Amino acid sequence: MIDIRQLSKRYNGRLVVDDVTFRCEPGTVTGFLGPNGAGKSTTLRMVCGLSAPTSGAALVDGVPYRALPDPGRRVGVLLDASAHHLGRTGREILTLSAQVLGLGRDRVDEVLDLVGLTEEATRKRVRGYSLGMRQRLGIAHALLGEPEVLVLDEPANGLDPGGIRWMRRLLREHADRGGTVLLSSHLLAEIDRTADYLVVIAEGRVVAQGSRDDLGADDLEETFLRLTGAVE
Ligand SMILES: Nc1ncnc2c1ncn2[C@@H]1O[C@H](COP(=O)(O)OP(=O)(O)OP(=O)(O)O)[C@@H](O)[C@H]1O
Repeated sequence: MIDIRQLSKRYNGRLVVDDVTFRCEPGTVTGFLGPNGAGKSTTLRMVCGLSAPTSGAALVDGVPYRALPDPGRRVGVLLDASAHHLGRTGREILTLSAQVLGLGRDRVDEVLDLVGLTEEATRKRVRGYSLGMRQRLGIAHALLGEPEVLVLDEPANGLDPGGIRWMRRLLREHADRGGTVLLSSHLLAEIDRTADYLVVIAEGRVVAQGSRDDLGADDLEETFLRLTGAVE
């Protein structure tokens, strides 16, 4: 469970996340939607302990990420698929992380299989990966410790339609097993098909949240543009 309470972040005097409150329940996929620069990544970084809130709190299972006893096994994080060391192979990256988490090599093979990276691909340096391959590696990395909570920033970025469908199923199955999923996107169609619960943010503030039905989102694009002020 993720509990975000009156969360704010100020950079250089400017509020980029402004009094954001929402919860992500186990068994659900929460879609965090907003236009470029709305504050999605900043919020997710605070959930994962990478950035300190100016005020308010982002709690995972009741405590801030940094206070979790075994965070790598509790929360799977994908924030920037291009952040991995470019000179290492996909397999090396996962093996190192598996060691840190105290997991066996078998788990590395399992997640590689799960995300559909071929043996040949896993032996290539990440520098030579396509964006879609980097994204799959990032998802493998997030899944490594079999975490209950997944926090994913734009996970569909760079995936082809087959990849997007695969990821949607993966997240759905994770939630159906009782997991908690929070994913951000500006790909409306993707969120529309994946999420049970939607949180819409614009200029740092939550402008709407609820189920698709609650938001009256028959035409999510229209609703999104209206809520985020992109059209009158
Ligand atoms: N480290 C930082 N220092 C100063 N300003 C920042 C910093 N990180 C983010 N910002 C600003 O905060 C605002 C929100 O950025 P953020 O990356 O959270 O938005 P986003 O909703 O994830 O956007 P996108 O969809 O484009 O990724 C932007 O105006 C951005 O320029």
